[in-house]
Amino acid sequence: MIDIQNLHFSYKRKNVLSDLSVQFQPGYIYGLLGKNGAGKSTMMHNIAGLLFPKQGKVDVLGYVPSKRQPAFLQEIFMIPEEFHLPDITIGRLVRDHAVFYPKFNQQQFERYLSEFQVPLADKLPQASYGQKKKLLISFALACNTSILLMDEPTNGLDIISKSQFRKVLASVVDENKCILISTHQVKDLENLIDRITVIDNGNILFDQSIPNITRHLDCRLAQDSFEAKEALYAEETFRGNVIVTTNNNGHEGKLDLELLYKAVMNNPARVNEAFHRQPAVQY
Ligand SMILES: Nc1ncnc2c1ncn2[C@@H]1O[C@H](COP(=O)(O)OP(=O)(O)OP(=O)(O)O)[C@@H](O)[C@H]1O
Repeated sequence: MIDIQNLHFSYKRKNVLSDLSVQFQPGYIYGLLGKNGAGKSTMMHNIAGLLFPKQGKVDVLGYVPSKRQPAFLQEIFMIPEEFHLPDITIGRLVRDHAVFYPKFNQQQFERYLSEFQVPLADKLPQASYGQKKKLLISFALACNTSILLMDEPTNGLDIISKSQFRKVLASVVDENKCILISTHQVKDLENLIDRITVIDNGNILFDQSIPNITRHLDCRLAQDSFEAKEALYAEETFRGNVIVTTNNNGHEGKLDLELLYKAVMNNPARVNEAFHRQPAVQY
Protein backbone atom coordinates (compact mmCIF):
# COMPACT_ATOMS: atom_id res chain seq x y z
CA MET A 1 0.00 0.00 0.00
CA ILE A 2 2.84 2.39 0.93
CA ASP A 3 6.23 1.36 -0.36
CA ILE A 4 9.21 3.62 0.30
CA GLN A 5 12.52 2.56 -1.21
CA ASN A 6 15.84 4.28 -0.55
CA LEU A 7 14.26 7.65 0.09
CA HIS A 8 16.57 10.64 0.43
CA PHE A 9 15.16 14.01 1.35
CA SER A 10 16.76 17.30 2.33
CA TYR A 11 15.55 20.83 3.02
CA LYS A 12 18.00 22.87 0.98
CA ARG A 13 21.32 21.65 2.39
CA LYS A 14 19.88 19.98 5.51
CA ASN A 15 19.79 16.22 5.01
CA VAL A 16 16.76 14.76 6.83
CA LEU A 17 15.96 11.33 5.35
CA SER A 18 18.80 9.18 4.11
CA ASP A 19 18.27 5.90 2.27
CA LEU A 20 15.03 5.22 4.14
CA SER A 21 13.13 2.08 3.12
CA VAL A 22 9.89 0.96 4.77
CA GLN A 23 6.50 -0.53 3.88
CA PHE A 24 3.10 0.15 5.43
CA GLN A 25 0.32 -2.37 4.78
CA PRO A 26 -3.49 -2.03 4.74
CA GLY A 27 -5.44 -3.22 7.77
CA TYR A 28 -3.01 -1.85 10.33
CA ILE A 29 -2.51 1.15 12.60
CA TYR A 30 1.17 2.11 12.77
CA GLY A 31 2.72 4.04 15.64
CA LEU A 32 5.52 6.20 14.31
CA LEU A 33 7.95 7.12 17.07
CA GLY A 34 11.21 9.04 17.21
CA LYS A 35 13.01 11.99 18.77
CA ASN A 36 12.16 15.59 17.89
CA GLY A 37 13.55 16.30 14.46
CA ALA A 38 14.03 12.61 13.56
CA GLY A 39 12.14 13.06 10.27
CA LYS A 40 8.68 11.59 11.02
CA SER A 41 6.68 14.56 9.69
CA THR A 42 9.01 14.86 6.71
CA MET A 43 8.38 11.22 5.80
CA MET A 44 4.61 11.68 6.12
CA HIS A 45 4.74 14.79 3.92
CA ASN A 46 6.62 12.74 1.27
CA ILE A 47 3.89 10.06 1.46
CA ALA A 48 1.17 12.70 1.09
CA GLY A 49 2.89 14.31 -1.90
CA LEU A 50 3.39 17.57 0.01
CA LEU A 51 7.18 17.23 -0.18
CA PHE A 52 9.07 15.57 -3.01
CA PRO A 53 11.94 13.05 -2.68
CA LYS A 54 15.42 14.08 -3.69
CA GLN A 55 16.22 10.45 -4.55
CA GLY A 56 14.49 7.10 -4.15
CA LYS A 57 10.96 5.87 -4.72
CA VAL A 58 7.70 6.51 -2.90
CA ASP A 59 4.75 4.42 -4.11
CA VAL A 60 1.36 4.95 -2.48
CA LEU A 61 -1.55 2.83 -3.76
CA GLY A 62 0.33 2.51 -7.04
CA TYR A 63 0.60 6.31 -7.41
CA VAL A 64 3.62 8.58 -7.29
CA PRO A 65 2.53 11.08 -4.60
CA SER A 66 4.53 14.00 -6.03
CA LYS A 67 2.34 13.87 -9.17
CA ARG A 68 -0.64 14.74 -6.95
CA GLN A 69 -3.18 13.07 -9.23
CA PRO A 70 -6.82 13.60 -8.11
CA ALA A 71 -7.40 9.82 -7.85
CA PHE A 72 -4.51 9.69 -5.35
CA LEU A 73 -5.50 12.81 -3.40
CA GLN A 74 -9.04 11.54 -2.77
CA GLU A 75 -7.60 8.42 -1.09
CA ILE A 76 -5.28 10.14 1.37
CA PHE A 77 -5.86 12.52 4.28
CA MET A 78 -3.18 14.07 6.46
CA ILE A 79 -3.79 15.75 9.79
CA PRO A 80 -0.70 17.90 10.27
CA GLU A 81 0.71 18.82 13.67
CA GLU A 82 -0.03 22.48 13.06
CA PHE A 83 -3.13 23.42 11.13
CA HIS A 84 -5.30 26.38 10.31
CA LEU A 85 -9.05 26.22 9.85
CA PRO A 86 -10.80 29.00 7.93
CA ASP A 87 -13.12 31.54 9.55
CA ILE A 88 -16.35 29.71 8.64
CA THR A 89 -18.98 27.41 10.16
CA ILE A 90 -18.58 23.63 10.37
CA GLY A 91 -21.41 23.20 7.82
CA ARG A 92 -19.66 25.47 5.34
CA LEU A 93 -16.32 23.71 5.93
CA VAL A 94 -17.96 20.38 5.04
CA ARG A 95 -19.78 21.81 1.99
CA ASP A 96 -16.52 23.26 0.65
CA HIS A 97 -14.19 20.33 1.32
CA ALA A 98 -16.12 17.05 1.45
CA VAL A 99 -16.60 17.24 -2.30
CA PHE A 100 -12.94 16.27 -2.78
CA TYR A 101 -13.50 12.96 -0.96
CA PRO A 102 -16.06 10.75 -2.77
CA LYS A 103 -16.36 8.37 0.20
CA PHE A 104 -17.17 11.17 2.67
CA ASN A 105 -20.05 10.13 4.94
CA GLN A 106 -22.05 12.91 6.64
CA GLN A 107 -23.71 10.56 9.16
CA GLN A 108 -20.35 9.23 10.26
CA PHE A 109 -19.03 12.78 10.54
CA GLU A 110 -21.93 13.78 12.81
CA ARG A 111 -21.50 10.63 14.88
CA TYR A 112 -17.80 11.28 15.45
CA LEU A 113 -18.50 14.91 16.35
CA SER A 114 -21.11 13.79 18.84
CA GLU A 115 -18.72 11.22 20.34
CA PHE A 116 -16.17 13.99 20.75
CA GLN A 117 -18.92 16.31 22.07
CA VAL A 118 -18.32 18.99 19.45
CA PRO A 119 -21.63 20.74 18.58
CA LEU A 120 -22.23 20.77 14.83
CA ALA A 121 -23.66 24.28 15.10
CA ASP A 122 -20.38 25.70 16.40
CA LYS A 123 -18.61 28.39 14.46
CA LEU A 124 -14.95 27.59 13.90
CA PRO A 125 -13.46 30.89 15.05
CA GLN A 126 -15.11 30.41 18.46
CA ALA A 127 -13.89 26.83 18.92
CA SER A 128 -10.92 26.05 21.18
CA TYR A 129 -7.78 24.38 19.81
CA GLY A 130 -8.89 20.98 21.16
CA GLN A 131 -12.37 21.35 19.62
CA LYS A 132 -10.84 22.27 16.26
CA LYS A 133 -8.56 19.24 16.48
CA LYS A 134 -11.52 16.96 17.22
CA LEU A 135 -13.41 18.48 14.31
CA LEU A 136 -10.48 17.84 11.98
CA ILE A 137 -10.13 14.23 13.23
CA SER A 138 -13.88 13.66 12.73
CA PHE A 139 -13.73 15.11 9.22
CA ALA A 140 -10.64 13.07 8.33
CA LEU A 141 -12.21 9.82 9.52
CA ALA A 142 -15.51 10.54 7.75
CA CYS A 143 -13.62 11.00 4.45
CA ASN A 144 -12.98 7.22 4.53
CA THR A 145 -9.72 7.52 2.66
CA SER A 146 -7.58 4.40 2.31
CA ILE A 147 -4.65 6.19 3.93
CA LEU A 148 -4.80 8.39 6.98
CA LEU A 149 -1.69 10.19 8.24
CA MET A 150 -1.89 11.77 11.68
CA ASP A 151 0.84 13.94 13.14
CA GLU A 152 0.45 14.23 16.93
CA PRO A 153 -3.36 13.79 16.76
CA THR A 154 -3.88 13.67 20.54
CA ASN A 155 -2.02 16.93 21.27
CA GLY A 156 -4.51 19.31 22.83
CA LEU A 157 -7.15 16.64 23.51
CA ASP A 158 -8.45 16.34 27.07
CA ILE A 159 -8.32 13.01 28.94
CA ILE A 160 -11.83 11.85 27.98
CA SER A 161 -11.31 12.90 24.35
CA LYS A 162 -8.09 10.85 24.19
CA SER A 163 -9.96 7.70 25.11
CA GLN A 164 -12.75 8.63 22.67
CA PHE A 165 -10.03 9.02 20.04
CA ARG A 166 -8.74 5.50 20.70
CA LYS A 167 -12.27 4.09 20.62
CA VAL A 168 -13.25 5.86 17.38
CA LEU A 169 -10.01 4.99 15.61
CA ALA A 170 -10.23 1.32 16.58
CA SER A 171 -13.74 1.28 15.08
CA VAL A 172 -12.72 2.70 11.68
CA VAL A 173 -9.74 0.54 10.81
CA ASP A 174 -10.54 -2.25 8.37
CA GLU A 175 -8.57 -4.42 5.96
CA ASN A 176 -8.50 -1.64 3.33
CA LYS A 177 -7.22 1.19 5.51
CA CYS A 178 -3.72 2.06 6.57
CA ILE A 179 -3.34 4.53 9.44
CA LEU A 180 -0.03 6.12 10.46
CA ILE A 181 0.15 8.01 13.74
CA SER A 182 3.23 9.98 14.67
CA THR A 183 3.33 10.82 18.35
CA HIS A 184 5.37 11.38 21.48
CA GLN A 185 2.35 10.51 23.63
CA VAL A 186 2.96 6.75 23.50
CA LYS A 187 0.46 6.07 26.29
CA ASP A 188 -2.27 7.41 23.97
CA LEU A 189 -1.47 4.63 21.51
CA GLU A 190 -1.53 1.75 23.98
CA ASN A 191 -3.92 -1.03 22.90
CA LEU A 192 -4.53 0.77 19.62
CA ILE A 193 -1.55 0.27 17.32
CA ASP A 194 -0.62 -2.93 15.50
CA ARG A 195 2.97 -2.06 14.70
CA ILE A 196 5.70 0.24 15.95
CA THR A 197 8.08 1.98 13.60
CA VAL A 198 10.89 4.03 15.14
CA ILE A 199 12.71 6.62 13.03
CA ASP A 200 16.06 8.04 14.04
CA ASN A 201 18.38 10.30 12.09
CA GLY A 202 16.21 9.95 9.01
CA ASN A 203 16.25 6.16 8.98
CA ILE A 204 14.26 3.21 10.36
CA LEU A 205 15.68 2.04 13.67
CA PHE A 206 13.02 -0.49 14.65
CA ASP A 207 9.94 -1.87 12.88
CA GLN A 208 7.97 -4.72 14.45
CA SER A 209 4.36 -5.80 14.93
CA ILE A 210 2.96 -5.84 18.48
CA PRO A 211 2.38 -9.65 18.48
CA ASN A 212 5.98 -10.18 17.39
CA ILE A 213 7.22 -7.82 20.09
CA THR A 214 5.33 -9.59 22.88
CA ARG A 215 6.51 -12.95 21.51
CA HIS A 216 10.17 -11.93 21.71
CA LEU A 217 10.27 -9.36 24.52
CA ASP A 218 8.87 -8.85 27.98
CA CYS A 219 8.58 -5.55 29.88
CA ARG A 220 8.36 -6.12 33.63
CA LEU A 221 9.90 -5.71 37.06
CA ALA A 222 13.28 -7.41 37.43
CA GLN A 223 13.39 -10.24 39.95
CA ASP A 224 16.88 -9.29 41.12
CA SER A 225 19.82 -7.02 40.30
CA PHE A 226 21.46 -9.71 38.14
CA GLU A 227 18.40 -9.82 35.88
CA ALA A 228 18.42 -6.00 35.67
CA LYS A 229 22.11 -6.06 34.70
CA GLU A 230 21.55 -8.65 31.97
CA ALA A 231 18.39 -7.00 30.57
CA LEU A 232 18.19 -5.28 27.19
CA TYR A 233 17.22 -2.15 29.10
CA ALA A 234 16.72 -1.39 32.79
CA GLU A 235 15.42 1.62 34.64
CA GLU A 236 15.39 2.17 38.38
CA THR A 237 12.01 3.10 39.83
CA PHE A 238 10.62 3.24 43.37
CA ARG A 239 9.14 -0.22 42.71
CA GLY A 240 12.53 -1.67 41.76
CA ASN A 241 14.14 -2.09 38.34
CA VAL A 242 11.76 -2.17 35.40
CA ILE A 243 13.30 -3.99 32.47
CA VAL A 244 12.91 -4.91 28.83
CA THR A 245 14.20 -8.43 28.49
CA THR A 246 14.04 -11.29 26.02
CA ASN A 247 10.90 -13.33 26.50
CA ASN A 248 11.98 -16.78 27.61
CA ASN A 249 9.03 -17.79 29.74
CA GLY A 250 6.84 -19.41 27.09
CA HIS A 251 3.92 -17.00 27.21
CA GLU A 252 3.12 -13.64 25.73
CA GLY A 253 5.26 -10.86 27.18
CA LYS A 254 3.93 -7.62 28.66
CA LEU A 255 4.38 -4.47 26.60
CA ASP A 256 5.23 -1.04 27.95
CA LEU A 257 5.55 1.19 24.89
CA GLU A 258 7.49 3.91 26.67
CA LEU A 259 9.99 1.46 28.11
CA LEU A 260 10.37 -0.33 24.79
CA TYR A 261 11.00 2.98 23.04
CA LYS A 262 13.71 3.84 25.55
CA ALA A 263 15.27 0.40 25.06
CA VAL A 264 15.32 0.87 21.28
CA MET A 265 16.86 4.35 21.55
CA ASN A 266 19.41 3.13 24.10
CA ASN A 267 20.68 0.10 22.19
CA PRO A 268 18.83 -0.59 18.92
CA ALA A 269 21.25 -3.30 17.76
CA ARG A 270 20.72 -5.37 20.91
CA VAL A 271 16.92 -5.00 20.84
CA ASN A 272 16.75 -5.88 17.14
CA GLU A 273 19.00 -8.88 17.69
CA ALA A 274 16.44 -10.33 20.14
CA PHE A 275 14.10 -10.76 17.14
CA HIS A 276 16.57 -13.02 15.34
CA ARG A 277 16.29 -15.64 18.08
CA GLN A 278 13.67 -18.39 18.04
CA PRO A 279 10.90 -17.16 20.39
CA ALA A 280 9.86 -19.23 23.40
CA VAL A 281 6.24 -18.31 22.63
CA GLN A 282 4.81 -20.10 19.57
CA TYR A 283 1.38 -19.39 18.11
N1 LIG B 1 10.59 23.62 6.31
C1 LIG B 1 11.76 23.23 6.83
N2 LIG B 1 12.91 23.82 6.44
C2 LIG B 1 14.11 23.42 6.92
N3 LIG B 1 14.26 22.42 7.82
C3 LIG B 1 13.15 21.81 8.24
C4 LIG B 1 11.84 22.18 7.77
N4 LIG B 1 10.92 21.36 8.36
C5 LIG B 1 11.63 20.54 9.17
N5 LIG B 1 12.95 20.81 9.09
C6 LIG B 1 14.03 20.08 9.80
O1 LIG B 1 13.98 18.72 9.40
C7 LIG B 1 14.26 17.86 10.49
C8 LIG B 1 13.13 16.83 10.61
O2 LIG B 1 11.94 17.51 10.96
P1 LIG B 1 10.56 16.73 11.14
O3 LIG B 1 9.53 17.77 11.42
O4 LIG B 1 10.36 15.82 10.00
O5 LIG B 1 10.87 15.87 12.44
P2 LIG B 1 9.87 15.11 13.40
O6 LIG B 1 10.46 13.76 13.63
O7 LIG B 1 8.49 15.14 12.87
O8 LIG B 1 9.99 16.00 14.71
P3 LIG B 1 8.92 16.30 15.88
O9 LIG B 1 8.78 15.03 16.65
O10 LIG B 1 9.61 17.37 16.68
O11 LIG B 1 7.65 16.77 15.24
C9 LIG B 1 14.43 18.77 11.71
O12 LIG B 1 15.79 18.92 11.95
C10 LIG B 1 13.81 20.07 11.30
O13 LIG B 1 14.47 21.16 11.90
